[in-house]
Amino acid sequence: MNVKIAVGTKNKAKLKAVETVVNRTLIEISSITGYDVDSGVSAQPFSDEETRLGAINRAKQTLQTSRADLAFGLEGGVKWIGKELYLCNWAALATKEHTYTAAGAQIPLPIEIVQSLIAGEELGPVMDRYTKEQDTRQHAGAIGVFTDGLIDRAQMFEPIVEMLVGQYRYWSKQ
Ligand SMILES: O=P(O)(O)OP(=O)(O)OP(=O)(O)OC[C@H]1O[C@@H](n2cnc3c(O)ncnc32)[C@H](O)[C@@H]1O
Ligand SMILES: [Mg+2]
Repeated sequence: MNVKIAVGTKNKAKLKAVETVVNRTLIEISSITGYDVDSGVSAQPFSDEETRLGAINRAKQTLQTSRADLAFGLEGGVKWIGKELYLCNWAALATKEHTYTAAGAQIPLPIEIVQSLIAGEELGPVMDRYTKEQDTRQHAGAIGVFTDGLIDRAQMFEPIVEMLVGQYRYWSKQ
């Protein structure tokens, strides 16, 4: 069977994470295509629930739009734990039969970033201003900046995508 794969984003870091993992873990891939879909949640999700829902919405919508066999949705957000605001990251994999979900990296954000987010800004542009670079969300991301470049945004999403493919492989065999 030739598996057609779709991803609900044009973000380079997210696409790279899916490409890397599916090429390593799935055989007979016929294509991997990125689609611009709506997450159905706010541009800057502010809880695990909202970020998870954004990932699920993206995956389901991408499955419909693309008619692929497997559709991925990856979503970045933030969440409060006490007085600290953490990055949170979710992804979903939709097939005709089921939608799998998984979450990954969480690190606290520094106060100046938190203040900009509370003021209603999105993390993407805030990180660009902080680093004086452009489009950090497509490369290092906040995770790369605040881990001193040890883990970029694509690498951060890879284990989350692995958890999706792993669940899909396990349950497909049952
Ligand atoms: O094109 P899409 O797929 O929407 O990719 P995105 O970079 O906008 O990513 P999300 O919508 O998943 O993330 C929600 C917001 O948080 C920002 N964001 C999330 N994680 C980030 C990170 O690690 N570094 C920089 N910005 C990040 C992102 O730019 C958005 O403003
Ligand atoms: Mg976005």
